[in-house]
Amino acid sequence: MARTKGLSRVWSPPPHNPTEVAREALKQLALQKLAPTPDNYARVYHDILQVPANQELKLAGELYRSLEALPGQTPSQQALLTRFRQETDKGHWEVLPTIAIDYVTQSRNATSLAEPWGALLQQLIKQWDVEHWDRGQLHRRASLERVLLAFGNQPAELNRTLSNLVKQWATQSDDSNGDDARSAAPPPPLGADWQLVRRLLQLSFKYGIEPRVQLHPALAEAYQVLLTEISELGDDLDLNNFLTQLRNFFFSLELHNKGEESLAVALRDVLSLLLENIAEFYRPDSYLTDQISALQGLLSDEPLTLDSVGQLEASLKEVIYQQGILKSSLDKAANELRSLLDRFIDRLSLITESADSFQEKLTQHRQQISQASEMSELTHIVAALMDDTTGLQLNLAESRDELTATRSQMQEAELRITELEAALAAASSRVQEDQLTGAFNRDGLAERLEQEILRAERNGQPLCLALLDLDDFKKLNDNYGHLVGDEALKHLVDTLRREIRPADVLARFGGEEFVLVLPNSAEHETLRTIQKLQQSLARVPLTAGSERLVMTFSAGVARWQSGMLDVELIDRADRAMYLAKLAGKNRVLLADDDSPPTVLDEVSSR
Ligand SMILES: Nc1nc2c(ncn2[C@@H]2O[C@H](COP(=O)(O)OP(=O)(O)OP(=O)(O)O)[C@@H](O)[C@H]2O)c(=O)[nH]1
Repeated sequence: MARTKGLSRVWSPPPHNPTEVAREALKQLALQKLAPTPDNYARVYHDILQVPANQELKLAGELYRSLEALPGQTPSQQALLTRFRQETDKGHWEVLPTIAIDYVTQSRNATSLAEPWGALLQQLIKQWDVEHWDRGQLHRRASLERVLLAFGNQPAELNRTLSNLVKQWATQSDDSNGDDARSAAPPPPLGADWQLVRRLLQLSFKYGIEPRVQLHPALAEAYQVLLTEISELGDDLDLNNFLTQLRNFFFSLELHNKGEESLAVALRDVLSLLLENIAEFYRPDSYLTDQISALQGLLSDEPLTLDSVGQLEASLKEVIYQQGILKSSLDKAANELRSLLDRFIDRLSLITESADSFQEKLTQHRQQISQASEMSELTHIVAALMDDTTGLQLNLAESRDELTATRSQMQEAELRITELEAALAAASSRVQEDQLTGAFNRDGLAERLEQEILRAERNGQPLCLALLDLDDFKKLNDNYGHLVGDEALKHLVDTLRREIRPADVLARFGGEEFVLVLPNSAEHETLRTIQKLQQSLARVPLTAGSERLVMTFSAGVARWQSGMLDVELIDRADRAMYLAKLAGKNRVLLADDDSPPTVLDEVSSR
């Protein structure tokens, strides 16, 4: 864990509270004088947790592999696997244990029954009517009720236990009852696919439950017990015990979460209030306004989870941290400038004073010269005149040097301020960046698109928007894995960025969908640009191991018209893109200006 550059840290246990970790991470960034980029932040964050930064990705990959290897025998199991995958894609780890448990339960229920139900029920009725059986019907009823109560909603287990019970009735065992029936035959061992299911359970526990119990010692202890039990589960009996304990555990967890949810809602209200007030009292400042609108965007995302509150806190801290750096640097620069100017003014008045007194002295010397009768008198006057002149020259030279120094210091201070402002602008845009690809996120897009629409409204220049969607991306994910899928998204953004103009705005709209805003670009020019982008993407395949994967995308282009809302513009491009997909993919379609975008000009990129 020695990745803290240049600092030897005394080992101390890592903090558990995510807020503490975030706070410590920001402190370390400042101490190590590292720019607060997402990468640096993630690295320091994981250093503090003493977990390698890429471990989460590695485990996620393992989870996928386990998932793919699982047999999806019944339609309902397959449906569960699909849901499992979707939730994993969305990062909803907290629901994974429940899905994994449902899968396990269904898997057990799907295993073959000890006896066909028909035959078993026939046996049961037959034994029920046997009269010479010494314990009588009351006893049989009690045994049957116990079995039904215990296994009523677990068909496979019910079948096996009933079958044992009926066998015991048949052999007229003295003290046969439900419990004996269970122990009469050894429970079947868990099947071969159990190793996979166990791994799946462990991983979903790690992601789904562990982060939610860290702040609750009692729950964390119960969680550890359950985690240990997973690796010790050997047969159906263990599994049933485990599932009962797990249900109780989920119940307690749910209670805690209810409390946390209301806390989170209260916290959100307080934060909203705080942000509104900061926005009202602070002087207009584009950095701060950007940050505040980004934070307000995060706040309005429903539902608010503890994770998102943590994220909010971290973003707010970055704002405060950056604001602090800028403020103290600006204060320092302003003080330096102030004292430079003070010295300059002092010097100026000194020059003026010495020039004034020099003039007076010159007049005096002129009078003395006109009245002098002897050479020796004149010699004195000339000596005095020279002294005065030298004094003035010295003063002037000093002033010139000082002025030159002042000017270069002022230039340095100006440069520093410009650099700081640029760093701040970069930090501001990071809040509006998609973490994976570095393109703008939806917040960033909303702000830029609004600006471009206002600009187009003002100057009457054309404005076009294109919606791009990678083709067959699911297949790529399925064939090469999610991590290669992520690389493909980054590759697309890098390729597009190389081609577009600095004024064009590229944003990730969601999943594998991207929006390109092209100011001062008419429809046909935009279509040509998009086709050029398609050709560039085809020319530079993505390298995945030894394979080179050619990617394509479909796109819809819409032109903004006066009075059109941003959502309408996106919607038109989206519908044109959808039709481009229907028309065979890898092409770009233009939404018609005057009618709904069902009538389209097609410009095939092939
Ligand atoms: N690797 C990766 N996959 C993602 C990400 N976001 C969404 N996906 C996946 O993108 C895929 C999108 O699939 P679909 O909507 O069916 O689209 P498609 O396969 O490209 O099909 P067409 O659009 O019709 O060509 C899903 O499998 C998602 O899991 C991401 O950030 N990374």
